[in-house]
Amino acid sequence: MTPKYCSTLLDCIRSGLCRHESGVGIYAPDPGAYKTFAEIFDPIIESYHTGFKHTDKHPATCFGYGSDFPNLDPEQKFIVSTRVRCARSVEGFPFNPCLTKRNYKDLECLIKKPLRALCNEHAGSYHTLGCMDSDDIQKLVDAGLLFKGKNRFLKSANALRYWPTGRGIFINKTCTFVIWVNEEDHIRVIALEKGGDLGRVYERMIVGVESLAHSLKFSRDARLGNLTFCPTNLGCTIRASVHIKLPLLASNRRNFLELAKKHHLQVRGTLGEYSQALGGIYDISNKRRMGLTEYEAVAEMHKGISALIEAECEESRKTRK
Ligand SMILES: Nc1ncnc2c1ncn2[C@@H]1O[C@H](COP(=O)(O)OP(=O)(O)OP(=O)(O)O)[C@@H](O)[C@H]1O
Repeated sequence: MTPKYCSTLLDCIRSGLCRHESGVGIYAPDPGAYKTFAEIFDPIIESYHTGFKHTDKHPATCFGYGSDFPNLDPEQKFIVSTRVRCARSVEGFPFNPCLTKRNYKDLECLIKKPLRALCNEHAGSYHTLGCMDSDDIQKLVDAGLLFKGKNRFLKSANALRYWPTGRGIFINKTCTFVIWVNEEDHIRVIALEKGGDLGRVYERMIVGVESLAHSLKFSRDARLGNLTFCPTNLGCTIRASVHIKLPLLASNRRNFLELAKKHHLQVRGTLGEYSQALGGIYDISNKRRMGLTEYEAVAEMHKGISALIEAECEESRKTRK
């Protein structure tokens, strides 16, 4: 059992036991679980984050500058939209399966405070899920701005208890900056917009998360970096993704996935993991988040997406010959 919250191995593996189709199937019910159950977590972490060994240490936070990343698709031929998100847990609170109804409310209250200080392009409003109209919720979900809420993997991990208590969303005025409260993680900071300007989107996310860090203390481990509910999100917690159309490359699925793998990219369907690529639009993002800084994770994605676009152009040149 973990020392502070008395979580058991069953609390960690419940989702994988119920859902055999899970990608990973294990979650940390509280921050102590990664140490108490290191024997089961460490090999999964090493495999998912490609080679982050139990002797390795995650580097210090380094966001760098978004301006280092030029627009991936200036002619707007391939990329529909770009999104960068990171996750944070508030120190002193366990993760979903151990959170009480009171904890959810207290967390929401704590997180809401610094949101009022967000200004300029980040300024916006917070909406408690429980007070929102179901049509408004659906519109935000359909626009890819809000979590779906009925995720079967999170349900079987005991992560949806007391729903919608303490859950909510902050949205800026232009719908290009969003914060999710108490979904999978305590906090998800998300920046997104149409087109391929990764640098601008990343910069917006950095300003958002740094602003929250002025007033909230986040859970961090000396070896694992930022602590999250799911081990795939540990470390820098960054997922930088594009919604992209690569019709020629994707027509040979095996080659497409191999090339993505070579660049440490993850390919998802349009509506996220386990979904279909609607209209040939894929969600492609960096896969690794441990052993590399925030800046390095985004750089890896930038380089990989550039390579996929180049491969698509090469296929196009071949068909024209
Ligand atoms: N590049 C993108 N442009 C527009 N929307 C995106 C982009 N990437 C993801 N989304 C949308 O964001 C929402 C959440 O996606 P998804 O759940 O797959 O990823 P996530 O929020 O990063 O979390 P996790 O990795 O834990 O699943 C979905 O509606 C998805 O369509």
